[in-house]
Amino acid sequence: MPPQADCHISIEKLDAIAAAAAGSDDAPTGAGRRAIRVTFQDLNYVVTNSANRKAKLSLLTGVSGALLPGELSALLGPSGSGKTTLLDVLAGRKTVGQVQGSILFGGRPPSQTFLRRYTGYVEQFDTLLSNLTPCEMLSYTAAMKNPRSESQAAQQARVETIITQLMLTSCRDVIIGNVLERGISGGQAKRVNIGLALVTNPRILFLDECTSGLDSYSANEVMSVVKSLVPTGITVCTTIHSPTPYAFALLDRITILLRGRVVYWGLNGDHSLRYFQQACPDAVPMGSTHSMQSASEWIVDLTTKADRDGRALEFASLYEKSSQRQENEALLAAQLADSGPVSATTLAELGVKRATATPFWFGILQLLKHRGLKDLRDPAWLLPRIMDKLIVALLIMTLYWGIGDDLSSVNANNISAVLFMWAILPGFSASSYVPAIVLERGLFVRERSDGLYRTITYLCFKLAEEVFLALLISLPFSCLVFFPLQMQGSWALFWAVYFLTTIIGIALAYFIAALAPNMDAANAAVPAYVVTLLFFVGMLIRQDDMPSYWGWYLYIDFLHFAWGALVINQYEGKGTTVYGGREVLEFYNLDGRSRWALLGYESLFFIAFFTLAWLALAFKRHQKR
Ligand SMILES: Nc1ncnc2c1ncn2[C@@H]1O[C@H](COP(=O)(O)OP(=O)(O)OP(=O)(O)O)[C@@H](O)[C@H]1O
Repeated sequence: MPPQADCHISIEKLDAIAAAAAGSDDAPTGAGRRAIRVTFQDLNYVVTNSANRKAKLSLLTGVSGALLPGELSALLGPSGSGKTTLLDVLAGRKTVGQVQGSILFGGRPPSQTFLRRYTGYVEQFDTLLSNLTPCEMLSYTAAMKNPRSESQAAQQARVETIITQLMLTSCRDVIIGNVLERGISGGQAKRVNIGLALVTNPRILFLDECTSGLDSYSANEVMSVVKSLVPTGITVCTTIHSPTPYAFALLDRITILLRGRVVYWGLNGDHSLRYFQQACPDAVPMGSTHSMQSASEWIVDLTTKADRDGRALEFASLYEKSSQRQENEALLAAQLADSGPVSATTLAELGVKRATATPFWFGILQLLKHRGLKDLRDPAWLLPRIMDKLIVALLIMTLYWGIGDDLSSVNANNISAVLFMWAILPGFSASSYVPAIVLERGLFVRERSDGLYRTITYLCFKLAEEVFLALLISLPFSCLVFFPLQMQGSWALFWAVYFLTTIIGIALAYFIAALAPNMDAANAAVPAYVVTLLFFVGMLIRQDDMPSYWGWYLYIDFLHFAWGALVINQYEGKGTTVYGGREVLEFYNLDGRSRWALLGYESLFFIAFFTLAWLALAFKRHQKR
């Protein structure tokens, strides 16, 4: 049984609400909250044609309309008609191309900061954290998006209200899951996404294909929930590809697009049906293909067929000349001429200066609390970071047991080899940190666009949790190797080299992951780069034996400084019967150098890779839209 149409509001009642809204840009709505009105006129959007980079392509042409308070607005049209494009343009989410025309929120042009802070955007594809529950995901987003002045109790109360409002009570504490680990259903995931957009009480909610991929029952549930938001003072606009008859009946005002042009904008229901029946008298009558055909199906079929038959321009021109268009022009002109009073709250929101509500340090603390602690308890996160290092530490311990105090020339090769392995292995294990960035790319882009945090906050959080774990595991693992092998010199330096090389590897992996187009490319690039570093460590070929044209590479090889510091630590000040530690250091061109200075030099690589990772995350756009 489909969900009860308990949120149906009659067209007449909505007309009354819209009429009341027309006098003010801050129209009061059912729940006493003020909804905002969005008007757009003569929108054109042009991009470089991806099939022919020399040509321009117009994706929207002369699009006008409005999203009115108290109404559920929808953008309809066949695939490729420009629905998502128009939604993105209205929400200010286009990163490429040129937009022309006027878009006004509450009668004023909105800033990017306002759009990030006070509008909600629900993407077509879910961007959720699989190891959190819906309640945890909502609480985390609420903590990140709402001002610090708001109490935790108030935030939690809002989360609970959203859970009830979005009918998520039954899955409140179920893990979200992913393709490998079963969690909540697709319809529930879609509603969690809507909830994320709602936690900050947005003034406008944009939804892209919020029913795609759902069975009709779940699609109807989602649409009921969306409809129920309208009376709470949120201006709602959704794109919808093929609405079920029930979902179609919930829409108040629809815009139908064909090839980026409007072929209808107006009230839904009888009004839209009458328009198409009058505009297209030669169309196959409704119900003639099958007796159960609904009005929505008939309109969708009619416009899709027109698109397929190459009649998009003809339909757009019919609308241009129609009385419907004239009425719409008058409606828009009246609204633009009399934008009415704007409340102080709306004015303050429109003038907002920061896209994020929380400061840098508070954002990091919240990320660590809501996501970091969860990761540290998640075996799927922990094991790939620990097991490879543990296995290698045990192997080194058992294979090289007790060789560290034999400083004879016969043993020099073994010692420099084990130090070589100890220095390079943390660099090699850097690949295991690639998924942390690549798999989360969609989530990161969405959360940054939503104003949850800035790039630097996200990067510092990701590094902080990795560095914390690296610190925890490097201490026992370095003991497992240093003492059983009876290595010489300082344990602190032995550990510090391992720890530092691990975190340089993490920053390197983050940089490459942020640049690489996908996981395969990043996974191939990290070891390929690290292999080039091995040749210049100074052990496989001595520094003195390197051709001069390759000598420079050694200075940008952090593993060279790691290994050099370890060799000096082992041999400095030691004498042997055959030759002294000094001769070993001379052999490797390390005599007279300070192990701590080499360590300090190596630490500069962390700063360099951190900066590169930050720049790549901030400026490399993988998702052009
Ligand atoms: N740079 C580009 N070069 C060529 N075509 C482009 C470019 N950018 C977008 N398009 C095309 O513009 C059209 C509009 O895309 P949009 O995503 O808005 O359609 P849509 O109506 O939302 O479709 P769907 O229902 O399938 O999501 C599509 O045909 C898309 O392929």
